[in-house]
Amino acid sequence: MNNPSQSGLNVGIVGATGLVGSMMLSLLAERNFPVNRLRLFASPRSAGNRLSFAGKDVVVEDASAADYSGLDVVFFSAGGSTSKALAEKVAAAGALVIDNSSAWRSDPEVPLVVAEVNPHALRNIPKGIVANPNCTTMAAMPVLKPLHEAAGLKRLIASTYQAVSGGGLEGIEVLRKQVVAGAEGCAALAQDGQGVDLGTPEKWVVPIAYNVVPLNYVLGEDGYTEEELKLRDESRKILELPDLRVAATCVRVPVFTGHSLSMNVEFEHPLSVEAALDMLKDAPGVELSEVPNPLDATGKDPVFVGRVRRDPTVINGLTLFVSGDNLRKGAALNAVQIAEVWLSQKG
Ligand SMILES: NC(=O)C1=CN([C@@H]2O[C@H](COP(=O)(O)OP(=O)(O)OC[C@H]3O[C@@H](n4cnc5c(N)ncnc54)[C@H](OP(=O)(O)O)[C@@H]3O)[C@@H](O)[C@H]2O)C=CC1
Ligand SMILES: N[C@@H](CC(=O)OP(=O)(O)O)C(=O)O
Repeated sequence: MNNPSQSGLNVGIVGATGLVGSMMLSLLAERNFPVNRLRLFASPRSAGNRLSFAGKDVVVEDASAADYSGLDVVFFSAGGSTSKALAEKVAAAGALVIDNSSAWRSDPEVPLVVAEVNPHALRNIPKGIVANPNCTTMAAMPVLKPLHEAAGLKRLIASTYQAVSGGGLEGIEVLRKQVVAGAEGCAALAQDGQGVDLGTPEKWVVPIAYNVVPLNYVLGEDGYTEEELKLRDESRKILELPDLRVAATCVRVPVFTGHSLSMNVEFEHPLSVEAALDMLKDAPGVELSEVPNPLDATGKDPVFVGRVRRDPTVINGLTLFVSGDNLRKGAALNAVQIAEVWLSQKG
C-alpha cells in the first residue's frame, strides 16, 4: 500500500453517483477526512458528469477504464460484480480498498470490520481489501458485541424491517411510484376492505407500498434468503463466533431509510435487563431509545436500541429492538470509520 502524503490522502469512490456513494461524499466533508485529491468513478453511463466536493466540481470517470495509480484509499459501493472485477486491480495499484459490497466478505484473507466492534481485524490486511458488512448485520453488531462480552452470545433469532433505500436509488423510486399510485386505492381499502391495485410488482416479488415483503432477495440454502444467510455468516465472522446459532427472517418494508431488527438473544450466562441497559448506554456507536424507529434514526450516526426486556422462552435471554440508518452506519459511515481507524493504526 502507498504511504499517504502529509497533505492528506488521495481518495477514490467507485459508485460515487449512487445513494451510498453520495453519502460517502457528504461524510468525507462532514468528518473532515484528510482528503488531498478526490477522484470519482461510476459506470460509463455517468462518465463525464460532475459532482461537487468541498466547493469544487469533480468529473466522474468510467470505473472500468480508469488508471488507479496514485490513490491511497478507494471506497467501493457499486455492487458485488464491480468489486469482484476491480478491487484486486485497485489494491495492486497501491490503494487500500474498502468495499461496501458482499463480494469479499467471506474471504478469510479479507477483514470484515465494524469500526467499534472489531477494529483489531485491521492489523492484517493481506489482500489490501477490507470489507464493510451488510447494512442489516451492521445495525445489530454494536449492540450485540457488549452483550456478548458480558454474557456470552449463544443464539440469535432476528426479524428485520428493511428500508427500500437498501435497494439503492431504484428501490426509492419504486416505493415512491407505488405510494402515489395506491394513495386513492388505500382510502377505498379503509372504507370497504377491497384490495389496492398497485400494478405489476417491480423489483420485489409483490408490491412494497402499503405492504411488507418477507421474501427479500433470492433463496439460498434451506429456504433462507441470501440476506438472512449474510446476517448469520457475517455475525459469526465479526464477533469471532464461528458456531453462533442464527435464524433470521429478513423483510422489506415501505420505509425509505432506516433498517430495524427485532432480536431474541440467548446467552450462556444470566444478564439482567438493567445490566444490559447499563452496558448499552456506554457502548460505542449505540444510543438508548424508548422507541427506536427508522425515521428518528435517519441522518444519525449511532444505532438506536430499546424495548429491552427478558425473553421468557429461554433461561438466559433478552428481547430487543434496534434501528439504524442503513446508508450512514449501514454503509458509508462505517466505511469512512474503517479508513480513519486504519490511518490511526498506521500512526
Ligand atoms: N443501500 C444500502 O443500504 C447499502 C448498499 N451497499 C452496497 O453499495 C452498493 C451500492 O448501493 P447504492 O448506492 O445504494 O446503489 P445505487 O443503485 O444507488 O448506486 C449504484 C452505484 O453503482 C454504480 N455502478 C453500477 N454499475 C456499475 C459498473 N458496472 N461500474 C461502475 N459503477 C457502477 C452506479 O453508477 P451509475 O450511476 O453510473 O449507474 C452508482 O454509482 C450496493 O450494490 C451494495 O453492494 C452496502 C450496504 C448498504
Ligand atoms: N441488502 C441490503 C443492501 C445491500 O446492498 O446489501 P449487501 O451490501 O449485503 O449486498 C438491503 O437490502 O437492505
